[in-house]
Amino acid sequence: MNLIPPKGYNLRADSAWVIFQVLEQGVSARECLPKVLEKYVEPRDRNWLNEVTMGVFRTLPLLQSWLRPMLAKPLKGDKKIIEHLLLIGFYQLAFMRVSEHAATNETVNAAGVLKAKSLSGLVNGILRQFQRQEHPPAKSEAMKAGLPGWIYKKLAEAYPQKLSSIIDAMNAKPPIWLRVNTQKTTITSFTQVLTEAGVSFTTSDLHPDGVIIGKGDITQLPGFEQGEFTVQDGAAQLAAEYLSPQSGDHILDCCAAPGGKTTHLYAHAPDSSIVALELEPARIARINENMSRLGARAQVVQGDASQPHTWWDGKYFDRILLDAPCSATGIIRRHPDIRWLRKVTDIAPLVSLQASILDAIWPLLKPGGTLLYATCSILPEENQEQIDRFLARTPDATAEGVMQQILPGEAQMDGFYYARLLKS
Ligand SMILES: C[S@@+](CC[C@H](N)C(=O)[O-])C[C@H]1O[C@@H](n2cnc3c(N)ncnc32)[C@H](O)[C@@H]1O
Repeated sequence: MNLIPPKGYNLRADSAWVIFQVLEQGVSARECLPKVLEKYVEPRDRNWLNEVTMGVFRTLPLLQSWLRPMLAKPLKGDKKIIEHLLLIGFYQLAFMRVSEHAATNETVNAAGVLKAKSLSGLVNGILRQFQRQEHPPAKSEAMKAGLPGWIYKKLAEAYPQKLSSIIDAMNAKPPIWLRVNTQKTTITSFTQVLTEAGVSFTTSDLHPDGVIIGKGDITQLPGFEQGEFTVQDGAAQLAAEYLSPQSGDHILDCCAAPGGKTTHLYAHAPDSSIVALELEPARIARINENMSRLGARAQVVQGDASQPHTWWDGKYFDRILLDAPCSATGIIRRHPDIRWLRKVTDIAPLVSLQASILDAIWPLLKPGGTLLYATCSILPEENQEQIDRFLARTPDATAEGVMQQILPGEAQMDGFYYARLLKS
């Protein structure tokens, strides 16, 4: 995997490189975008780079439908990046307030930065032709939604009545949710500090530790360095409310990285003992970083949740959080590239992985204990259908209180699913 970004400072070349990484190499924008963002100091440049790149992911099928008839034949191999550059050109011309002159000339220059000077003439010709001609509307509902056909179809089947509001929310800019770290401050004093700093915010009755702020750089907010808050969507904040850890509990957080929920569980019950399990060694460092910034403690263990015999010490748990690996279809509004990274063939293996983790960790729960199953998915097969099957094959499991599918945009939250299960 070549994760070396283009040399120099050309926003369009950098954006094309990110789009190439996502679409051709299967690398997430979360992994490769920071590598180009870090080149730029000006917030304006960073925002622009982010906006144009995410905009292309949100409108990709429409942009591609415009480009396809204009190319005599598709570009192949490394040259494919020039197709992505052209999509960036189209996106600026069709959806952004960039002058036609700048959009065209700067995009043509970017071809040189991408070591494809020989294709500058092609880029120039296509962008000028694009400016002259009509841009046909989307040919299908999936294209209009900016989604691959398979995601659109699954959502249309699962939520026929709510489809358009789900799609609107998936394509809207998400709010910035913060979670106040009650280890270090209180919601009252944190919101007071925000008011004094002139930062506008709202709070929510559903989220005792949550604050939504308007736009802004969170690293500049008072209390950031001191770990008085963390960024966490409102839907994810419900995990600690629903699991409700108590003093003295022995708790397993069995898919823990980067530790967003581990640190929240700790803040709720600092006198508990938490085991934070994570499969990927590379992601373990993220749990430790988050815990040290927020002042949380847990025993961090590297291991596979579906193979407890390889890591479990035999001490039963009072509460288990299973924040399962999933399609992440609920958080597409925050990570628009997910819609292109995920493939329809990923879903069945994910569903069976979730089932095998559920079956493997259920025996680790004490009788009377609670397991909270969570995903950031909105596909019923990973959520309600998964839990229905688990309840049917597990005689000592009952659903208790929470069975909730949150859809993107509901109460300003990401799409999420929760089921609370009690062991008799
Ligand atoms: C949805 S994320 C967890 C997010 C985390 N709970 C938080 O709130 O910050 C799922 C995590 O599960 C990990 N994972 C995937 N399969 C696993 C397995 N078999 N055992 C343990 N962890 C696993 C992934 O590497 C990923 O870090």
